[in-house]
Amino acid sequence: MAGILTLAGSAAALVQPLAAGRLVDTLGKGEAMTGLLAGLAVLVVIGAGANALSGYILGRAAETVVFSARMSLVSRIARLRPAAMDRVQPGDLMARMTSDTVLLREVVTRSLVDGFVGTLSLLAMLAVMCVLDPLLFGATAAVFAVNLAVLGLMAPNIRKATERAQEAVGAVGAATEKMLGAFRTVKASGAESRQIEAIRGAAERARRHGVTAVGWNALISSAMGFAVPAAILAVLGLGGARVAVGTIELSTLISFLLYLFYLVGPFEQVMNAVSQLQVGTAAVHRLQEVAALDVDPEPAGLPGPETGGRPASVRFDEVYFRYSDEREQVHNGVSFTVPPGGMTAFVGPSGAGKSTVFALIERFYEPSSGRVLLDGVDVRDWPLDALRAAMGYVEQDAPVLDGTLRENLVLAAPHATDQEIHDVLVATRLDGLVAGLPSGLATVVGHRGNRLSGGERQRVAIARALLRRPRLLLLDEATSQLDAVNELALREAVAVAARMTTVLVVAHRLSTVMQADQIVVMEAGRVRAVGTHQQLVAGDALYTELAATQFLTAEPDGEGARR
Ligand SMILES: Nc1ncnc2c1ncn2[C@@H]1O[C@H](COP(=O)(O)OP(=O)(O)OP(=O)(O)O)[C@@H](O)[C@H]1O
Repeated sequence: MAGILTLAGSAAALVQPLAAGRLVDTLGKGEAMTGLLAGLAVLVVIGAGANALSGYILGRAAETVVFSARMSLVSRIARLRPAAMDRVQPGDLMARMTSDTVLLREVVTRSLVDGFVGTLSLLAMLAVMCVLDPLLFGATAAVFAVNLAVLGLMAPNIRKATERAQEAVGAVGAATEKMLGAFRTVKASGAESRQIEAIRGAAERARRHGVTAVGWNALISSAMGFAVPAAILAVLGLGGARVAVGTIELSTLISFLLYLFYLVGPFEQVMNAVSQLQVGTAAVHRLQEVAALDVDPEPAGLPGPETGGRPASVRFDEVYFRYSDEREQVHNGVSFTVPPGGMTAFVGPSGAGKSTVFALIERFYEPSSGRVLLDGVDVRDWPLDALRAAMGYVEQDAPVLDGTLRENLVLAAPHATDQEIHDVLVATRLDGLVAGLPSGLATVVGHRGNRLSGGERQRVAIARALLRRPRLLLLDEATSQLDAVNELALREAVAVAARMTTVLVVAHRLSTVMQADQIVVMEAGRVRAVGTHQQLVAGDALYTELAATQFLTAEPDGEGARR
């Protein structure tokens, strides 16, 4: 449609000089010119209208293409498995979402119509030229074929340079994200200028490759600029000889040459289309790379089954696991059983594989051998939505998303009622905090919840997990120390949770461990002992040492201290 309108606009523009000429003739003869004037005015309006409308239709189509590309990309990203996400940088993905998709707009608005209109005009003119004189047409076609071959050889360089430029744009995004992700640490480390330099390096690469792409474009344009003059020379030489021997009329040669001049416009249009198409191909390739990250993404957006219900049991049966082939084995035959209800604490030196236990229960990763069972059923045999709906998960750094407190709380339970929200706020001792805030639950918590204290963030994360009414609560305790008030509030929240559901906690605090019904001691990817605090203090040397030296605890005076 847009192509047809562009053609109509061009046709109206072509006819306008003719009509204007007629008008001048009429003026000379002193005849009435109202009709012609009206005709010319209509032509001008049609031309302008057709061009505006085709521009609008194209722009709208381009925005739709960009929108679809962004939506398919974001749904792909959201469904990536954590293992695939480990291999990419979020900033680079964001650049692909925003910058690469924009390149598609240019392809739609310029490349497609230029290609369509240009090719159509070119073919029409070439057909007329072929009828006019096949031999001269042959000579013209030969010159154009050589030029197109050159174009074919050079054009991929535009794609390569654009792809490199976009890669560098991705690196700019990744470096910026890195700086913003630890903004206060960067400031406190006085590392601003080093971060700026890191971003400058990537930005410079983007500039350099961008310039290379522009350079190739210019080179191709100038190379193609030779096509028509070269064809004219060939036609003049060959046609002149044929006129001299009387094979063709001079008028045929002149008509042929005129057509050649008219070819310049469509030829340039086709060239532009080819160049733009290269840019678009580079963008499409980068978008496809995201799909290639994970050939088997997780299902997403499935409404999870009802949460709530009886506490779940968990069993690890000779689990072996490593994050990737390059990394060391993390689990070396882990086996343990957690009965429904109550609280089980996982303790052990840093890197023993405690948090990995949770990642395997959530099925973020799958063991290389052995089985992880929830309620006696292998997690691989659970529908993923049902599996995750059964669990609440609090990560070690208790992520809080920008937005309001309420949005954060209902993230995992969008249909929670006000009463349910109130109940978890009381359980996590957040009710006092919310009551003291001028906007209450509508308070905006800032980027990564940085307007909350560390302890508040952790309790918000626990409240969020509890609101899901999980049958199994996975709590990866923060290693940071808390003041006595926060410590007590957390301990109470966990105790409340343990009455309703099965709680698994990676424990870093003695106070948490003491609360547990069962403690699993891990070391170097194995379970070395299981028991209660009393049993382990009496029977396990590592646990005794951990209890004496490693656990964080809160002293009654509120000063966190190492024991
Ligand atoms: N996403 C990942 N990709 C690759 N290796 C990882 C990943 N996550 C953890 N690891 C590695 O796996 C090992 C076990 O990590 P895990 O987080 O399970 O230990 P942990 O016992 O919970 O330690 P901590 O008490 O310090 O939190 C570590 O050596 C860690 O470097």
